Amino acid sequence: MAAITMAEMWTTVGSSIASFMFVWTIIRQYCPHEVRLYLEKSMQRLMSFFNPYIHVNIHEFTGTRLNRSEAYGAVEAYLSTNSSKSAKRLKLEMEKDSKKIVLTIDEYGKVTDEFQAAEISWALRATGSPQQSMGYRQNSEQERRYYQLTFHKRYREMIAESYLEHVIKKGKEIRVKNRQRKLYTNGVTDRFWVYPKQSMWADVQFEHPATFDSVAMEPEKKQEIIEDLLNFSQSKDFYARIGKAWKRGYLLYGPPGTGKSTMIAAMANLLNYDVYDLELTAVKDNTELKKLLIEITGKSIIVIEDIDCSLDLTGQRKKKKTEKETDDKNEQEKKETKSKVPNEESLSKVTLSGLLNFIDGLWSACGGERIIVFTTNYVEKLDPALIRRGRMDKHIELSYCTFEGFKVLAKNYLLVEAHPSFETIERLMEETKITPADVAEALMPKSRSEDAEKCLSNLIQALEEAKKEAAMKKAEEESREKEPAKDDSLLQDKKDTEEPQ
Ligand SMILES: Nc1ncnc2c1ncn2[C@@H]1O[C@H](COP(=O)(O)OP(=O)(O)OP(=O)(O)O)[C@@H](O)[C@H]1O
Repeated sequence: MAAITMAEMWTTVGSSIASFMFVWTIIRQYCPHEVRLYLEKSMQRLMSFFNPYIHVNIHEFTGTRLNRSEAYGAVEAYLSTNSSKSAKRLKLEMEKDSKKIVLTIDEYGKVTDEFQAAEISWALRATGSPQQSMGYRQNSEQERRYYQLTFHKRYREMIAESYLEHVIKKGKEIRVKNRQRKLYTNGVTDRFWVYPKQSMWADVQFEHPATFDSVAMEPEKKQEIIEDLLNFSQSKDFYARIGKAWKRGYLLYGPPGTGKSTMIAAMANLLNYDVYDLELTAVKDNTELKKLLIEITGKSIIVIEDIDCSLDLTGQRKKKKTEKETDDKNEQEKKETKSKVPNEESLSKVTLSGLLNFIDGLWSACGGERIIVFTTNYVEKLDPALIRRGRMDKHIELSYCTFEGFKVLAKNYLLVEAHPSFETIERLMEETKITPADVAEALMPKSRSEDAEKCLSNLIQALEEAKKEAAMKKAEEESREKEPAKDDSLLQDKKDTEEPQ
């Protein structure tokens, strides 16, 4: 028997396909609808018999949802880690302001993966009709991207039961690790299509460089806070077991310039959380506050700075203010508060009960792990209900700079860990109060020629001046205290002389 040549074989295959297509066209044109459907289904079954591969599609957008599918994002992150090794069609992406380059598979690119000895292939595809224009492809409204997972049907169970879960879990982990953290703030939107106008979150990249290493504080106290934070972030199961929402409140209090804002940045950097800086005076009412709360994602720190000045939450503040106006002793305090008190025309109707609901009402449990931080310069002004344990679980006092705190700053600012002038500085710090902000300012070189020596002498000078100022203030206060007594004795003398004998 003569051997069949390659050319003859291809000719036979080609003419068989042509005959099949001809018969199929006749069937489609002349057969009744029911017969055609039956034949099409049979064809599909026949094809799947010969094609043992199964496809799973993960669409970028599903149904009417405007948000990107979470599964799609997780797959994208998962594939970004191994696509650069096996894919031939890659795309380079760089997040805005981020220095990190990410390589992912491009449309129609393919990448293979291995899991429990099974070979799995992934492809990025697009549905709909991309518009063609001058030879360039443009994204059209109808075009929707999706990842297609292909595997042999014998792995069906393994893929459904473990592989997909593995991909989503790993992808989410990678997203958390790579994500650029954000700093959100609320303000009344200027988008014309949002009516009525309401407070909404706007965000920028969070880039504050503070860490716990840069916070001036006694080492033991610092370590306690770090451990508390880390313990919280790893306690998902514990919170679930005791039936409590996974959140923790911190109250940071102390005079201005003692590092409350710096501490918040250090907390966010330690835990890799986003920061939501909530401006209460820009929130119309309790309902709007709830809406803002719902939009806050997990792994976040919600900050309300200067809580004593944000709203009339104490119910006593107005009274206190009028008292203060006649009180010369509190002149300085008044000046500081005045700059932070919201203008009297503020239309916010957020109440104390609205805020308490925000902290630990039913809605506060949505969205996963979160930390709420209040800061204040005057802790005694706050309503006890607002800061009771359980609501504000940890109260942290940030106070004037100690010698231990100074050593942290000297190491960070001047790279100096020991110096003959440290003894003088320690003595002066025991005798007078100075904020870490003032120490930091003194240690900051003002010109290239200022070395560590000069900066330390600047600090000694600042401490001596602070000491002198405190002594003068004390003397003034003492003389003021004596004055009324002097007035009283003068009055008594006058009375005595006027009284009839
Ligand atoms: N404990 C600290 N450790 C390191 N730096 C500090 C500390 N406290 C203050 N500073 C320095 O002083 C600056 C101001 O501090 P920060 O804004 O954190 O103080 P604050 O307590 O939040 O003040 P305010 O109550 O006025 O908001 C910071 O930029 C930082 O350089």
